[in-house]
Amino acid sequence: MSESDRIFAQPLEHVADFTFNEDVARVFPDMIKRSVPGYPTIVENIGVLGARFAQPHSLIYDLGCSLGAVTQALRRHVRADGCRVLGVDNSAAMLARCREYLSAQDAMYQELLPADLLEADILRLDLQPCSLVAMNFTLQFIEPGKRLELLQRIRQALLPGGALILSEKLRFSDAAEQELLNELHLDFKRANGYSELEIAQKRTAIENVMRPDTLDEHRERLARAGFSRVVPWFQCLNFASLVALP
Ligand SMILES: Nc1ncnc2c1ncn2[C@@H]1O[C@H](C[S@+](CC[C@H]([NH3+])C(=O)[O-])CC(=O)[O-])[C@@H](O)[C@H]1O
Ligand SMILES: O=C(O)C(=O)Cc1ccccc1
Repeated sequence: MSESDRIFAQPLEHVADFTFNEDVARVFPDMIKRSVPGYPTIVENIGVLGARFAQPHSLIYDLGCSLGAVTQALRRHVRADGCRVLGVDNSAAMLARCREYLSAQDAMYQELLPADLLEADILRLDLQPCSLVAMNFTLQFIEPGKRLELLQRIRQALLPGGALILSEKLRFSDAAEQELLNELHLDFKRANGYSELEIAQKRTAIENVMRPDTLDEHRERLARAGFSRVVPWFQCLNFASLVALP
């Protein structure tokens, strides 16, 4: 259905900053599976975890939904009455394809939760009361100075019994730990068929765009945003997912 990722396979004279454009949208399922260790497990289990926190007759957000992988998992797993998933992304190219994937899912399954898509900047979104917010590898692309305020607004919108599920690439303050997990992540990419050139050019493209935090930085920021508890539920190499409770 989707093509394989060859975006950085040829030597580029100038490696531009990474953007979620049409070329990326076309290969995204292949790119993210081969680049993010644990991605399929995380996506499927956001559906399973989400089912516990989703409250009847409430809204569920998938912020930075890309092609809607998390939206799809939530639609299949959440059983609470009257819930609706709203996938939000600011990439028109991603959303156009996301819409096609959701139609295909509608044709395959019955009893799916309804889902809508919104093209918007999540920093300008007027968040409505909701029981679940999923941010699967999206916060790391938000300007660091704007992350706290976004989390505060999410915390304010969350209903009692709800949750934020936050997945991120992690950075490590211990130099040896950072070095080892980074090398192991590069081994993961090599094992998935990426060349040294592809790895190097992708790194140049994302280093100004994607800025990971440490687990302690996440914990502190989530606490400042008003979350009462943060529970890491998954880590594979330097990629982790947390549940934050209001
Ligand atoms: N300010 C913003 N407003 C809205 N969307 C944004 C913004 N900044 C970035 N995005 C969007 O966030 C997504 C990040 S990818 C998420 C994967 C998905 N969650 C998945 O589970 O497959 C992560 C990755 O590629 O590593 C892209 O689609 C951006 O357009
Ligand atoms: O951390 C990396 O090196 C990545 O490649 C992560 C990633 C995956 C998909 C799109 C952008 C970044």
